[in-house]
Amino acid sequence: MSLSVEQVMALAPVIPVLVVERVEDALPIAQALVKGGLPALEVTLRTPAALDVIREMAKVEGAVVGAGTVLNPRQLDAAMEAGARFIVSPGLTDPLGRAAIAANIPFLPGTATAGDIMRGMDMGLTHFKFFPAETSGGLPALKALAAPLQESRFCPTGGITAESAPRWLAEPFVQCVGGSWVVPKGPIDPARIEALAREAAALTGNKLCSG
Ligand SMILES: O=C[C@H](O)COP(=O)(O)O
Ligand SMILES: CC(=O)C(=O)O
Repeated sequence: MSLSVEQVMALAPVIPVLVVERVEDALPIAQALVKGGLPALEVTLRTPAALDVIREMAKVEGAVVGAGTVLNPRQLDAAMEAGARFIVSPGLTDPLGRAAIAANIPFLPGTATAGDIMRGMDMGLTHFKFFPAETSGGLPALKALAAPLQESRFCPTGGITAESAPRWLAEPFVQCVGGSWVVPKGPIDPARIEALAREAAALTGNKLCSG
């Protein structure tokens, strides 16, 4: 079943950003994340194994597997061929934006300025990644951008943690956040990943959170 970008962003408060080196790790990681309550999985095309990882993870019941670090239409096609159901990019280019729209696949391009978001709006996009979130000015910057660009909705990613996520999630223009913290670097520990996923899936916006 194909989903809209809103539906993908509504699946859970956190989209795990995954950098998977070994295809054999794909199933245990995806199973642990889905079991913990995080069905939307962003597999970054940063490793030679990434497309095969998408193919494997797509077999996991309940998983909605997308591709991240998609930089051009060629990678978009390869990711879709591997079974990606949504596409994430660190930035927005005209060729990639137009290709994603033509392919009718949920697309979350990275944006960090009003100009980026406005170019996306000109293409008809309404949902964006805010990337890299913390180093682009953090929540104060996104609040300032969202004020004049009221129709836009965001998935901030980059530097977000389990501790900081509730502050972002408390904002009406933030639909979910992305982050790599749920799958710690090093040997795969499914029980640990499931526990971190469960914690992330339970996150809600908390205006009282400081920091
Ligand atoms: O490039 C970074 C990814 O978008 C995730 O960022 P993170 O490791 O800071 O969560
Ligand atoms: C970081 C990012 O936006 C991506 O890898 O797609």
